[in-house]
Amino acid sequence: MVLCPVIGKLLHKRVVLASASPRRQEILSNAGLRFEVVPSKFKEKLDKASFATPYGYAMETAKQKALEVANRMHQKDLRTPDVVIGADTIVTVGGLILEKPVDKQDAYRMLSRLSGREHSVFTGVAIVHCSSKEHQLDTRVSEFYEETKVKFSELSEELLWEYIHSGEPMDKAGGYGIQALGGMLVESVHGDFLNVVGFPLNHFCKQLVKLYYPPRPEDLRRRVKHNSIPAVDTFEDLSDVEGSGSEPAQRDTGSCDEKAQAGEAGQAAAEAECHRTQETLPPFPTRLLELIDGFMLSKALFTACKLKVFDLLKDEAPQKAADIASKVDTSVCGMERLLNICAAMGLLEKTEQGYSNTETANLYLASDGEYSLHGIIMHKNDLTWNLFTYLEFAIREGTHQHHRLLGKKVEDLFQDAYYQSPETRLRFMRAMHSMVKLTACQVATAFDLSRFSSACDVGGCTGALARELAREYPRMQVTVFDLPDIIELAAHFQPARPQAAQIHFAAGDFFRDPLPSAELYVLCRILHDWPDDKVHKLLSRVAESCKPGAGLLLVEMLLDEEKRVAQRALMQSLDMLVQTEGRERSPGEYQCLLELHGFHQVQVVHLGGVLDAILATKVAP
Ligand SMILES: O=c1[nH]cc([C@@H]2O[C@H](COP(=O)(O)OP(=O)(O)OP(=O)(O)O)[C@@H](O)[C@H]2O)c(=O)[nH]1
Repeated sequence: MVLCPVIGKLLHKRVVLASASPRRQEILSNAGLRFEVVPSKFKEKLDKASFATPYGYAMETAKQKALEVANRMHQKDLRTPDVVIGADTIVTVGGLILEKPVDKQDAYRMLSRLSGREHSVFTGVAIVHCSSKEHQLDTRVSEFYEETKVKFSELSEELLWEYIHSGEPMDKAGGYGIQALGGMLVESVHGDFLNVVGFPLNHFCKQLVKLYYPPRPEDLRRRVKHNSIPAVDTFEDLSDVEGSGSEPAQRDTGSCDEKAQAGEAGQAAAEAECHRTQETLPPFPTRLLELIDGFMLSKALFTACKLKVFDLLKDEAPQKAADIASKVDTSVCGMERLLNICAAMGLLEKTEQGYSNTETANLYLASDGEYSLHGIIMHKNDLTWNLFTYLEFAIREGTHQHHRLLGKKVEDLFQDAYYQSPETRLRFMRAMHSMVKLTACQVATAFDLSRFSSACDVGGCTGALARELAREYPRMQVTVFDLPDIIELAAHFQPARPQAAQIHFAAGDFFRDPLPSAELYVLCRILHDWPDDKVHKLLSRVAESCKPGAGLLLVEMLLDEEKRVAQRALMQSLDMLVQTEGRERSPGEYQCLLELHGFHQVQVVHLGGVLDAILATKVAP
């Protein structure tokens, strides 16, 4: 692996990435770098006008981000890191510097500026080497920048808003993510693609080479004579040097190249050693290790939720592990370890005063928030986790595994497994509620549905999506149609006024009973539960209830056509195998299904979250 010698230089150091950007984390860990993530608290507010160039601004911001983390870690008496990496990505167009949009209007302003034009993306990177002398932090900064030119197609206002409503632009420089939906806006890219995504990996490696393998004077002399020494601006021909500098900019004697000149025997030995060094230093398998242990992280999160740790800490002052343990009735040593890993996962803040919730925990992990994910987490903990212990059986047999968990034959999946008692039914409803709530607003606005004055959410469960439809379309009457047992418990989730007047709950079985009449039918997370014959049965029942011009809104998580990259949807399809009789599908597969049942003009919107949306119109037979 040609990159090893360079990345290997950092493997035994304490490397910190001073960035909250998940993209930077992914790029660097995919490259085999081992690092901790400590997001910088530096406010990106340098005076742009005081910089002669935009990249000067990006490099200075990157440097300040890294220095803030280096200083904070040093002061807080955490062990001083060896290397801190900071980065800042900006977009420039017509002399303007664009950073992350502050709101949707800002995103619109940015994207309309970029429409049909070429712009530059600069990422400034700072590599800060730290050392501590007599408790004083000493830093040596190495900076560089990379420029990539990107050209956008002409983009209509409608398309821009559709993209903005996907939510993708908000945490991205220039308001787009080239690696995701934003890639569709791009006509051409000149330069390093990863630089646009947020981290110029190639230039970073070259910079490491410059730092760790500076050319020796004799190398420079020989290069002039024989042109045989790898230039420092490539990292491809480097071999690691035994005992060579763990410090940057220090050249030890005895490079492979040099040894190769020490006679034939020496050359063979040197070659063998060069070879051995490269082979014995494979890239560190960071991603693989994360995958191997990922289940422990999930279970730690589930357990903290189940013990209501995040409820206890919600909007409260920090608390010590012993206090938390006594309040939730656990051992102190166990609780302390649980809290520590939650802090390392970024769910809690740990300070000398104790543990407190992060914003994420307040918003999503405490059980009472509007957008709480507590319901889905409990579902995953109490049911999915157990079912997944039978994954191997599910793969071998191609069927769900409830019978193994329940110890009996399952005749009716929903009645026997999910709705067997009011508790399990409520747990399932809470899970569905939290998932739908998360994306309901984007689903309701993914298409203009104002032409429909009535809608029926078939299998609409708690009415979470109905509530958003009613909020977005004040003239729309929405019927939530579900089994009597579900409707009975839906009162726990009743919509708040004023939308309540627009929403009606109707009890029935969508495979047997007449569907309430409506101009728009909604199937949200329904089709993926059922085998193909039942999917056809349900679609034909919906089609029969539709007049020409009526709409069908399908809300599901979409696979990509190749079934290769949409990781969350692919994972959910596996989940559907273990839990249900259904599966996830790609837009093309849904289109075929819909057209078979007389629905045409199929439009697809990827919402980039946990659900996507498809709208189709019933045509006359
Ligand atoms: O095509 C893409 N362009 C840009 C991005 C992401 O945009 C942000 C840029 O913001 P910044 O450099 O200020 O970094 P932050 O996210 O705020 O994290 P720090 O903690 O490092 O300040 C960056 O995340 C890019 O990855 C993109 O994803 N695609």
